[in-house]
Amino acid sequence: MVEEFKVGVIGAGYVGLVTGACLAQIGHRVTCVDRDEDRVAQLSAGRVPIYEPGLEEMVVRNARRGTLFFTGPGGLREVVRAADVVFIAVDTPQGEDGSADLSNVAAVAKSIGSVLAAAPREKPLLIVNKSTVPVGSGDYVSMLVCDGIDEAGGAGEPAEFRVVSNPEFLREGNALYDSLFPDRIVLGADSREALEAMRSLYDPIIAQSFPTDLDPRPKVSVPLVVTDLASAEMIKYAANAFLATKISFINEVSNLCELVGADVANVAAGIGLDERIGPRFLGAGVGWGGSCFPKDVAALRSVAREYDYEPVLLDATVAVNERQRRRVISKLQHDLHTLKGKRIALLGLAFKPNTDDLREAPSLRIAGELDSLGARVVGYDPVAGKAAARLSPGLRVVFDPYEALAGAHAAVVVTEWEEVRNLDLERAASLMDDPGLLVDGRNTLDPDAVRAAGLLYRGFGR
Ligand SMILES: NC(=O)C1=CN([C@@H]2O[C@H](COP(=O)(O)OP(=O)(O)OC[C@H]3O[C@@H](n4cnc5c(N)ncnc54)[C@H](O)[C@@H]3O)[C@@H](O)[C@H]2O)C=CC1
Ligand SMILES: O=C(O)[C@H]1O[C@H](OP(=O)(O)OP(=O)(O)OC[C@H]2O[C@@H](n3ccc(=O)[nH]c3=O)[C@H](O)[C@@H]2O)[C@H](O)[C@@H](O)[C@@H]1O
Repeated sequence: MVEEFKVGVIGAGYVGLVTGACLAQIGHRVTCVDRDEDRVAQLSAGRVPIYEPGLEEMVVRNARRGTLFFTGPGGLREVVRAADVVFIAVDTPQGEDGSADLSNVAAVAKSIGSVLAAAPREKPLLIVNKSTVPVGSGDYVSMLVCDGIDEAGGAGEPAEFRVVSNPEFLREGNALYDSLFPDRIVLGADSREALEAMRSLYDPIIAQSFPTDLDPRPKVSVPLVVTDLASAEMIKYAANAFLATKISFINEVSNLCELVGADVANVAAGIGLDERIGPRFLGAGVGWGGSCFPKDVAALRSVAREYDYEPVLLDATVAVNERQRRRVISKLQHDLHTLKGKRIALLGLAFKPNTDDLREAPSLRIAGELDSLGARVVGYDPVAGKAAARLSPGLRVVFDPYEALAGAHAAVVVTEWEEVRNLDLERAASLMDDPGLLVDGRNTLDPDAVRAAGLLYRGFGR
């Protein structure tokens, strides 16, 4: 029998919603609080305002069975008062100097403090930081909760709460799977009782015993990494920085492959079979984007600068990534020469498939550069099209890939959506200027098939 926890999740964005829905799914009673009233109204009506496969169904199912609730900022007091555990899952965007902007986390911590001041508790409240925050933020949250208690006239008793770091490793597009079948759960805290309580909260996931209609790849049990606060916070940044570096590494190798006449896909397969390297995140192309790699690598570089440490490897990781975007332009210029007046189709606009997220999407940078060079840029995305049109004024968005290709001098595969991978190449060739140029920014198409259809193929490092 699962011990039921009363859980509050502050921030019903990507991570907050997925966390809330999964905790409800494994048997807890969860209320998500968000300051955005529109978002709360939509969620209360059973509509999930982000595109994440399976999430809406899980939210609706748990809301119907009375284990998942939503409320606006006015509900925060009641949620915190009633909760055993409160997750902080608000956004921590990149500040102007690259560092993580902790103002949302700080505001939530203070509000929690003011609730603690007003209502004495039988058991300490667990305050769990799920937002990605720099090392030291756990202590910062403790300090702000105490400030909140003080300011509201409470005693400032530290015994009223415990802070835990529980970084999130989900990938957009695979979020439910990653949360219910994680590679590991990381918990950082200075309190044994807090860690024990968190272990009980996650027990159904650790033991892989919960109801699910997902197609699982069950693990015998999920490893738990229990550590101090600072290490847990560092694990999150190190994981994202490592993955970004792995991609930049293969992109560097792919550029060398082009020079020496090797095929990066074969090289990646050849090195990836070494268990110490592993085959994933060795996909060369236009590089990494999204809401997290860019901001988290920037935040880690900013921490390094704070300590007067030059993070040469992280600097290079970013430089290589920026160069990959520009390589798209060079490849187009190599075959088309001037891009002024040329029609270029961008296939896939979201920062990766299965998401509508356009944050730091390579497509937007590429569209902007092409526009500034005088090209006419047409973009297609199965999900993110409308939002992309709003973000990129020089980009004309259409909702059919073949409409994007009609009359195009070149097409660039920016995001490897299924709709893009399964393009009818003959039809594409018949619609494009003759011979159409296809720049495969994700090395996702079969070069021979593209050439057989009558198109000119240019991949990355192949
Ligand atoms: N999106 C992702 O794939 C992942 C994100 N993360 C981290 O999780 C954190 C959250 O990220 P996302 O969910 O993507 O952000 P998001 O922008 O999708 O959602 C954040 C939500 O918090 C709400 N919010 C902000 N301040 C608030 C306040 N004071 N009170 C109540 N609600 C408030 C916003 O209205 C928004 O709905 C970030 O630190 C991010 O780095 C970690 C792993 C994966
Ligand atoms: O902290 C976060 O928010 C999350 O960031 C990433 O997840 P996500 O940004 O959703 O996307 P990924 O699947 O990691 O892809 C990131 C970028 O790398 C690119 N990528 C990925 C793999 C690859 O081989 N090559 C490559 O260019 C993708 O196209 C995408 O632009 C991490 O994978 C998650 O573990 C982490 O929780």
